[in-house]
Amino acid sequence: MTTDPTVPLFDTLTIIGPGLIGSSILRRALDDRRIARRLIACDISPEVRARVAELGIADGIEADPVAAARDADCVILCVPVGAIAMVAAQVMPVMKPGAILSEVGSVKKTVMDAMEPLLATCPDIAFVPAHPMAGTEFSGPDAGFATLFEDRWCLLTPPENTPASAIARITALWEMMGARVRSMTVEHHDRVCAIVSHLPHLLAFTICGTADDLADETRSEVLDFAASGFRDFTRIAASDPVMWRDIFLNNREALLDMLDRFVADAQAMGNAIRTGNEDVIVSRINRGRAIRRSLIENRQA
Ligand SMILES: NC(=O)c1ccc[n+]([C@@H]2O[C@H](COP(=O)([O-])OP(=O)(O)OC[C@H]3O[C@@H](n4cnc5c(N)ncnc54)[C@H](O)[C@@H]3O)[C@@H](O)[C@H]2O)c1
Ligand SMILES: O=C(O)C(=O)C[C@]1(C(=O)O)C=C[C@@H](O)C=C1
Repeated sequence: MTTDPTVPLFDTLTIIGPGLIGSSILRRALDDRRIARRLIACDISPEVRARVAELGIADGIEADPVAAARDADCVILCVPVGAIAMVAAQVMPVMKPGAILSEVGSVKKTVMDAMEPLLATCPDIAFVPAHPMAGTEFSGPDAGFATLFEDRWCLLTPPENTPASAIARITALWEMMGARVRSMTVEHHDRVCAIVSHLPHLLAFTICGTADDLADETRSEVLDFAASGFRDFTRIAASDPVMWRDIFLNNREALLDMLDRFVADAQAMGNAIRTGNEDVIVSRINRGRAIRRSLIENRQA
């Protein structure tokens, strides 16, 4: 995409849901005014709106999504997955022809299915779903930070008929956020995220629950002696319940498939331990070590 460096990518950028992800986008865009001349934040929660005002991370704050979206060149929905299509239905009819609607949800297929009838009625709005593969266990506007997306992937899942210019602008936006961008189908996205993000969270929530169920025997040990292995699980398990409820229920099929695979693999490891099969045990551990090494090397590259 050819851009005039003196003209911002968007005149008005609206973030609906300035929580962890939305406020991180706002913070980065505040630091780099080549992204947007005017930044609008909109949230359903009066406490979040008040906090965004105190933090000073938007030029304007709206309670009403319609007022927030009307003049925007780009609206990014940063609300939980279960609310994306509902908020899209509120804003799309008032958006300017040629404007771009994006969202950052962690699941894409059910959102796309719900969006299809809306898109058919608003052919002048380009829809470019995006998913930054970055986050923390914290939520809300205080949790965001401008460097969250640096050197992280952002996955785009644009519908087939999306204008190339809109995809190029959302790609440019995420590159200005510091991310690397890749496009893929919604189905592929949901399977990839099921294994690298959603299943690990399911395991973390579950292992903490399992340990807690054994409270009489282990509670003091969990609290007093948990070293970094268990603590790493508890960090992930501290994540937001509404966000993860929506992810699990919206990526049901791919997540259950990955869970079945995991259970089979865990049982194979269990059998190797039961039968004392050292080769299987060592080769599975080595595979894990190799994956960890390659992730670290890639991050350094
Ligand atoms: N947290 C992560 O690690 C992460 C990473 C990548 C993508 N995501 C996705 O990003 C989205 C936001 O996640 P987050 O962690 O920033 O959540 P968050 O809870 O920090 O922020 C969400 C905000 O949306 C607001 N909101 C909810 N419903 C709304 C509505 N109907 N209208 C207006 N505002 C509404 C909430 O009040 C809240 O301020 C989710 O779809 C999530 O799946 C999260
Ligand atoms: O780092 C974390 O705590 C996260 O949960 C971030 C994480 C992930 O699983 O990697 C969570 C959900 C997203 O959709 C993308 C990123």
